[in-house]
Amino acid sequence: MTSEHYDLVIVGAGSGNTIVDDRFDDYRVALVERGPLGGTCLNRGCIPSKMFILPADVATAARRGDALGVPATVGPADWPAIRDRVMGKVDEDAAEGLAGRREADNIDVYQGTATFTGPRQLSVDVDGVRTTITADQVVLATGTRPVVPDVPGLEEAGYETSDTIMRLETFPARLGVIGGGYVGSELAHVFSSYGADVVQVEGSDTLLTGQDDDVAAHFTAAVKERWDVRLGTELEKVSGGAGGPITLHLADGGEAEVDVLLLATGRRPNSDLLDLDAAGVEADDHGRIVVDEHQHASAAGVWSLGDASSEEPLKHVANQDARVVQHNVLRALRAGDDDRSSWVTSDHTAVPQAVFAHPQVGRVGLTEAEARDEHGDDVAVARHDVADVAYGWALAGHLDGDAEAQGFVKLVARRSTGRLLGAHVVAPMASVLVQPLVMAMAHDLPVAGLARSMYWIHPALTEVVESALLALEEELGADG
Ligand SMILES: Cc1cc2nc3c(=O)[nH]c(=O)nc-3n(C[C@H](O)[C@H](O)[C@H](O)COP(=O)(O)OP(=O)(O)OC[C@H]3O[C@@H](n4cnc5c(N)ncnc54)[C@H](O)[C@@H]3O)c2cc1C
Ligand SMILES: NC(=O)c1ccc[n+]([C@@H]2O[C@H](COP(=O)([O-])OP(=O)(O)OC[C@H]3O[C@@H](n4cnc5c(N)ncnc54)[C@H](O)[C@@H]3O)[C@@H](O)[C@H]2O)c1
Repeated sequence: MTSEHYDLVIVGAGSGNTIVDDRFDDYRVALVERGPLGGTCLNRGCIPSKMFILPADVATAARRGDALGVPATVGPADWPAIRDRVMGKVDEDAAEGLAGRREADNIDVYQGTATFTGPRQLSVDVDGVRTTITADQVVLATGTRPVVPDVPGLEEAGYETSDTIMRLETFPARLGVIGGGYVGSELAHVFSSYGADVVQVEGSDTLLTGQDDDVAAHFTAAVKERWDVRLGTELEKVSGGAGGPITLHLADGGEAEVDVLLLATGRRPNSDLLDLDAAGVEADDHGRIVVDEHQHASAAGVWSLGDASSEEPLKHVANQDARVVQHNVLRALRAGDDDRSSWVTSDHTAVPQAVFAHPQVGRVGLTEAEARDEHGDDVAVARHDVADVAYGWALAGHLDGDAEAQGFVKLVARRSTGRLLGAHVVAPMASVLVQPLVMAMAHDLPVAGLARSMYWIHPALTEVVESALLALEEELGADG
């Protein structure tokens, strides 16, 4: 057993790995990571999933070619080629990241799991050698991991999570997906587009339950045309499997036989691995580390960021938190913990999100139901359909059945302030189309005059955002 003291220890080298730049050159830093560098986003999250989704989008578009007069034959997808391209790229990036950190004179990398043994004191085991690490400042950037529900037969049958499915050796002819959130819906889109028969099971009455009701209903109806969706029921039991077909037994009496089973039933914080009590660090009932507006945790010299502490487990939030922690930790290293005057605060207003499936969904702010709960009658809603702008004609026509061609922009505003409360987009590249609305909310811009304050390129699809804003302005004006 050895002991080392550092100026800074960072536990978790996902977004935590972005903190140390050349401003830390004069400080001794320990980086503790139990998996590959880059964390969830790089190795098994945003980046590989979106790299798998792009070919899925190409296949989905090609299948619609017939309706536009360009018949195309699609698939089956070359799974090994796609998998190796995607995972080869992320593995290379993670390895380069590790090599770069190992080369730095002021950084020691520990590839193991850190656990608190006291305030600002952690223990980590690497290849049987235990090191006690103490530090002036401790950053907890430990993220989340998939939840595995307690279902009889699951362990015996075998299952995948988003951590493992991207490395499957053999492409499944039939895939079972449990969970209708982001992970389940995006990966169902991938496997269905590549040619698998997908059955998706969700306990609620729609997929994407956290989204605006109109969005969730539109999305659910659309994907039901493409794969088997079982709603309002849960996985009760699993039989078979371990190499052979797996039978899913559902609470409503339904059954399905699949070759591979994906669990996409949510994620839980990794804080249970840290023994937070030993360091006096508080977590909430969900296991999220409690932080103040500076991303400072409840114990002196301890900080947290990203999925470990956030109610919005998204990479752009983790990146923003990491920039705040980086600034504040540097100040704390220079001036001590007590002088908070130069610390910056996190801003979690107008956090956007997107679901990268078909149809694609973009969102910022409150749903209509959330807005009405919070503001009662002081809410105005307007909507404009993709099919009713010029670019929509290019998308629609023969494609009337396509979920993106039938998409829309729905805006929710507060009547008394004339400001947006939320924006919801279902359309091609909805994740991009939503950005001007994110800007409007982030800068607290009034809806009145917003559409006419700039040019919108004709006949680009952004005209659907312009038209929705004009409709909302009229709706707000109708009262005022
Ligand atoms: C399939 C999937 C797709 C996603 N797609 C998107 C997307 O399109 N857009 C988006 O914004 N977000 C997406 N996300 C969410 C995004 O990946 C996370 O919000 C982001 O990775 C959080 O970053 P983080 O640094 O907080 O945590 P992580 O990236 O999870 O990093 C935490 C790190 O800490 C390590 N660790 C944990 N405990 C310990 C310990 N005790 N000792 C040592 N190391 C430890 C872990 O091994 C991990 O590497 C996706 C997630 C998944 C699963
Ligand atoms: N595009 C993106 O930004 C993106 C993509 C993927 C993941 N993520 C992040 O990852 C997080 C986790 O995603 P997720 O999809 O795993 O979780 P989620 O919480 O979004 O969805 C899980 C779903 O599974 C259902 N469920 C749970 N247990 C069930 C059971 N036994 N039977 C049937 N249904 C069950 C729940 O009702 C819920 O709808 C998200 O909150 C998001 O922040 C983001």
